[in-house]
Amino acid sequence: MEGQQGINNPKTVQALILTGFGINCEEEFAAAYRLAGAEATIVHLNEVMHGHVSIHDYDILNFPGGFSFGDDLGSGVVLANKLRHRKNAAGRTLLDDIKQFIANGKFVMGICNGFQVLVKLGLLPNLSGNVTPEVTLTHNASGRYEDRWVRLKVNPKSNSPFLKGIDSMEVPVRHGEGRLIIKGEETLAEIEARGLNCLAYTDYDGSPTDVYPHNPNGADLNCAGLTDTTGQVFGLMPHPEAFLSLYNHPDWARRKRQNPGLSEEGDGLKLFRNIVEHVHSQRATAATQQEAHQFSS
Ligand SMILES: NC(=O)CC[C@H](N)C(=O)O
Repeated sequence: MEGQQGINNPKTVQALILTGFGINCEEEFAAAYRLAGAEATIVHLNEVMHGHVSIHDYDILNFPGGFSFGDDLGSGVVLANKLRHRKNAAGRTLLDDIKQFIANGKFVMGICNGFQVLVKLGLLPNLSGNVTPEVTLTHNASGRYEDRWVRLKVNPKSNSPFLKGIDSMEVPVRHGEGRLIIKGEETLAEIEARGLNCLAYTDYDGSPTDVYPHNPNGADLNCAGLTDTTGQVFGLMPHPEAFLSLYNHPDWARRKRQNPGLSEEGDGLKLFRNIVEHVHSQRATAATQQEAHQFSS
């Protein structure tokens, strides 16, 4: 599999993309990072679980979409349990490593089935900091698998570097279990107050809506994506990695005719550019600080 040989240029931002067990969107995810200037490595989960690949060699850990374990027991549930309970030879679970990874200031992204995994694991929204599930994703209100384009609005309260400078975007959804349920007034109020409900489904005018099909699943708060309280962990039901080029959009020809100067980048690419640029600037700041420290000592 491409990229499995490991890191070629450690100076480049490194994205690790997990696959296996029915995940099926890893190539698009890798393409997104490569277009954004990062190096993307696709690795089977077993390689990481068995300790042959360390997530700590990477800057961004990514859980792609698909049908892990055939959606048995609910989408993302089996994989989340594996991450929480399966110990490697050193007696550590992958969740132990992921917690350390986040504490080290690194980033985690989950798309669709990947988002479901992060929610079932409790990494999103993780209000308590204890990584226990606080919300859930379940069957769409329509009772059907939804495969359509939607419009999203970014919550201006969100502090996540993934969403910096983005106001709205169009992206496709394809899922059966995308309905976010937030139980308990307090949990809901805290998510809203902290802007963790970072993306909302909107109508054509850009107003958040619960009206089907603009809102494809009936999610609470019309919510399409969440971050944790640090903004380092981000997940969403729609697929930004499926809109990297204007030509991915079903209406591209008419739009290009009406506006020949239209950018040929898809809306989804900005997310990946954002996080890659953020890691670059973090590194530059760290290098300057180190230089200043060396100079003064
Ligand atoms: N595209 C996906 O990742 C789908 C996620 C999940 N299998 C669902 O149907 O809800």
